[in-house]
Amino acid sequence: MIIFEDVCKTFQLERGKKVSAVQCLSLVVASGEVFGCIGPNGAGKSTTIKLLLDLIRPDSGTITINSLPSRDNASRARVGYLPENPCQYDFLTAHEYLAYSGNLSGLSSSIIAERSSLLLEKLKLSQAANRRISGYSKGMQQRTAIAAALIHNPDLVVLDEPMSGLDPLGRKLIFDLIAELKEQGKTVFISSHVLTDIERLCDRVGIIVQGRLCHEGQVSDLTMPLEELFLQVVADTGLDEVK
Ligand SMILES: Nc1ncnc2c1ncn2[C@@H]1O[C@H](COP(=O)(O)OP(=O)(O)OP(=O)(O)O)[C@@H](O)[C@H]1O
Repeated sequence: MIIFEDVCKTFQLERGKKVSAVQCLSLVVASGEVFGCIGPNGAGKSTTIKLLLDLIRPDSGTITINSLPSRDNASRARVGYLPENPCQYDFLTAHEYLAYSGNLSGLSSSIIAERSSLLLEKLKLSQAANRRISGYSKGMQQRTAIAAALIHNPDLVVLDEPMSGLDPLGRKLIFDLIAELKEQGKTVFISSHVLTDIERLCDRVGIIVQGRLCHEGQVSDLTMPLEELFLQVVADTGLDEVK
């Protein structure tokens, strides 16, 4: 379970200016739930994820993962993370990169071999697995980053824009993979602009606008398409300047 309690984060900009990226965020994501975090560009989705993973610290408020404070390294041992802009050691092959990622999680060589061939197969990377990542297409790099996030079979999977750079075939692969994580009872926190995928995959959705959680609810309770609700919520805030 993830709990955000009254979390705020402000970034200091040049000449004394500030941006309130996350404002008084309180949110609970239950274990086994697939939660979709959506919002306009610059709304605070990636900042929320970075706070959850302790990549940045809040100014105030607390965040816990399975009852452990997110500041505690142990809280992230069973977490898989796909950053918005994955940065991989691209002189490695996908095979080597997954072995490296698995080693960081303390996996044995035999588990790494087993998990990496399973993921490479699922993500249609088996044939390219011994080529350097630097020669991969954008979609292949994205799929490699997703494989690395899942190498240790995490219980909580945090995906920041998982469909970024993927063609329809790649999108379907990732869609099916997330659906499988859901069936396995994993907790999944996804940020995405692909609202049709969010609507089909997620149990619950939160809409963030300019750092505030402006709407939260079960997808099964939606009375209109998610895209329509999204546009309405953003218009209601009056903060609809395109960033
Ligand atoms: N390191 C930083 N320094 C200064 N401002 C930042 C920093 N990181 C984020 N911001 C600002 O915080 C706000 C929220 O950014 P964030 O990246 O969380 O938005 P987002 O919802 O993920 O956007 P997108 O959908 O475009 O990826 C934006 O105004 C952004 O410019």
